[in-house]
Amino acid sequence: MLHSIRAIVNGSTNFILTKMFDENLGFKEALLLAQQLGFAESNPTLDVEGFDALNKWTIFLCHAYGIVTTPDQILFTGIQNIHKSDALVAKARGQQIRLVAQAKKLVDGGVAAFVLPQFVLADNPLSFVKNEYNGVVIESGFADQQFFYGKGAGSFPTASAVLSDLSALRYGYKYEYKKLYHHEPNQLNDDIYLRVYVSFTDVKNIPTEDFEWIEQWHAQEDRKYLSGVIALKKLKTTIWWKENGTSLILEPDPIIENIEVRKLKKKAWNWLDYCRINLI
Ligand SMILES: NC(=O)C1=CN([C@@H]2O[C@H](COP(=O)(O)OP(=O)(O)OC[C@H]3O[C@@H](n4cnc5c(N)ncnc54)[C@H](OP(=O)(O)O)[C@@H]3O)[C@@H](O)[C@H]2O)C=CC1
Ligand SMILES: N[C@@H](CC=O)C(=O)O
Repeated sequence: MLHSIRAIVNGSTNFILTKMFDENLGFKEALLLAQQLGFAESNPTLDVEGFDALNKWTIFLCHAYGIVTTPDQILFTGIQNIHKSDALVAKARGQQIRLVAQAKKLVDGGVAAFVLPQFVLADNPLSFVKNEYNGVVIESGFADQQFFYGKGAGSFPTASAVLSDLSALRYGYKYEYKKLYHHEPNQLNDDIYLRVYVSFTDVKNIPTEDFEWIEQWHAQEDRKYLSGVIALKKLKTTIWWKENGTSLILEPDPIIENIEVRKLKKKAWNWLDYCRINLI
């Protein structure tokens, strides 16, 4: 019944992205502010590089789909490589950049899950989530879309969560993971392809052969970028997309389940384009 969950689960990274894009602060300045306000962990790389969101996502996966997994099984990165030029691209497209944790039930079975920066459209509820706030969008069979929103970091919300845990203990409340006992347990499924945007300074750092296809190239500016389709498994087994200042951001509707159908469509479009250019 639960088709998908998409969420912003780290307040510090969301705060930094908001300050960078809405107030033009530099990354370091925004991080310092997040630390001063008590949002960031003592070791802020846990927030910035996506570890905190990843750890939270493994707990979500257990609640949402009854999947017991470990963080090393899930594709992730943080916002450490997001560049000012990426923000400009987002602005030009009328979109925002968010660190989004997501899980989606696939047609062929299993659940795809990952934590990556993503371009979000203006009508996506996650684009309204600013500063240290968190948000979760759930899509399910009959209830359609539901959106949960609230503060994700800061002394008062954290203290309130701790107090509510203590009172839950006092009253003998217990967490239940009912979906763990489902007769056909869900499994993680990495057999999908992702639409990604990659920005970089030198094309020699980008193994273009790793892509199924590339849809767009922008090579004029100092910082170049491309949009293309790549296997999730390829991203899991390589690190070029996290190195040399390369920034990878998911496109708004990133998951492609059936690559063969898409490839055929792509070929058909290329052929039509060829006819248009050469015959008309
Ligand atoms: N800040 C936030 O917005 C949120 C924080 N959290 C979580 O809440 C927890 C606390 O966060 P936060 O207050 O920001 O963290 P801080 O790093 O500011 O504070 C941690 C506190 O724990 C104490 N401490 C650390 N280790 C021990 C130990 N072994 N025994 C006794 N005391 C210890 C530290 O003492 P000392 O200073 O002496 O080292 C310090 O006072 C963390 O796990 C964090 O992930 C969760 C949600 C939001
Ligand atoms: N550092 C975390 C706070 C607690 O989980 C965050 O920024 O969201």
